[in-house]
Amino acid sequence: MTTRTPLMAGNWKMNLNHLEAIAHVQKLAFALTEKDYEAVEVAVLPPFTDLRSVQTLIDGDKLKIKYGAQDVSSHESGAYTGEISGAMLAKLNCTYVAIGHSERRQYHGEDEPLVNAKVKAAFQHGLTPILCVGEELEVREAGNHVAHTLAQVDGALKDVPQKDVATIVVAYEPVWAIGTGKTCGEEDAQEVCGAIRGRIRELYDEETAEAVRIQYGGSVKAGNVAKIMAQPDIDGALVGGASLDAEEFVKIVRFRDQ
Ligand SMILES: O=C[C@H](O)COP(=O)(O)O
Repeated sequence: MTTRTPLMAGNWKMNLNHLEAIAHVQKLAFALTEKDYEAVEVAVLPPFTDLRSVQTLIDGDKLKIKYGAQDVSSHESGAYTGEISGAMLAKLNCTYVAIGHSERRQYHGEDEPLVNAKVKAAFQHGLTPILCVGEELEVREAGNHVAHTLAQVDGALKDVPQKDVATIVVAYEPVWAIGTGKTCGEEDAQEVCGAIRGRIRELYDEETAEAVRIQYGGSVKAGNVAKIMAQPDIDGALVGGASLDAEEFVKIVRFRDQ
């Protein structure tokens, strides 16, 4: 029987300015109850420019919503224009940071060595990576989705110590299901999430594999979350579009009622 706490994380992507962010977190805080927080960990990943406002609200009112960033630099500090370091995110009390999202891989050329360096940078500053992996449509159509995703896991975790890996979150996001309304069938999602856990077992050990939380991401909504969460190796969702609607996101957090 698993003891992993489900993690529902809202990846806002490039949406909501800092004022809208405050209003949005207020709506979530107003709707969520102690019962919700006991059952599920809730997190938001706002744009960098919102983080200070979100921190002030969450820390100031001792809200139980966690927060984090959508990316982190692999560098420590210095002449890296436009980059945000792990130390900066840690200073803002971020818990999580998404790393290797397919939109970063696709539009910013992020490859496995860079993703691996970012994972290490996150751990160095006490941030928990939400490591995003997943295949493009042509890879799935060719039947190579499991091998492709596991190769991403191998690359991202290269030389990452076991004590760190035990705390990581992996988000399986088939690229063709992101923002398209096409959800991966729950059994197909389980196939890959189960394989990810199996790979962590091979690379590390049973205890580490059982500790790691694996999320599914890709057109998750209140209407499909319950079936996805019923899968044995799926421990949460990384939610894009639907996380921008507070009411919908709260329903996703309450997946057991859907
Ligand atoms: O990080 C979130 C994913 O890219 C999923 O986005 P979506 O829920 O809009 O499909």
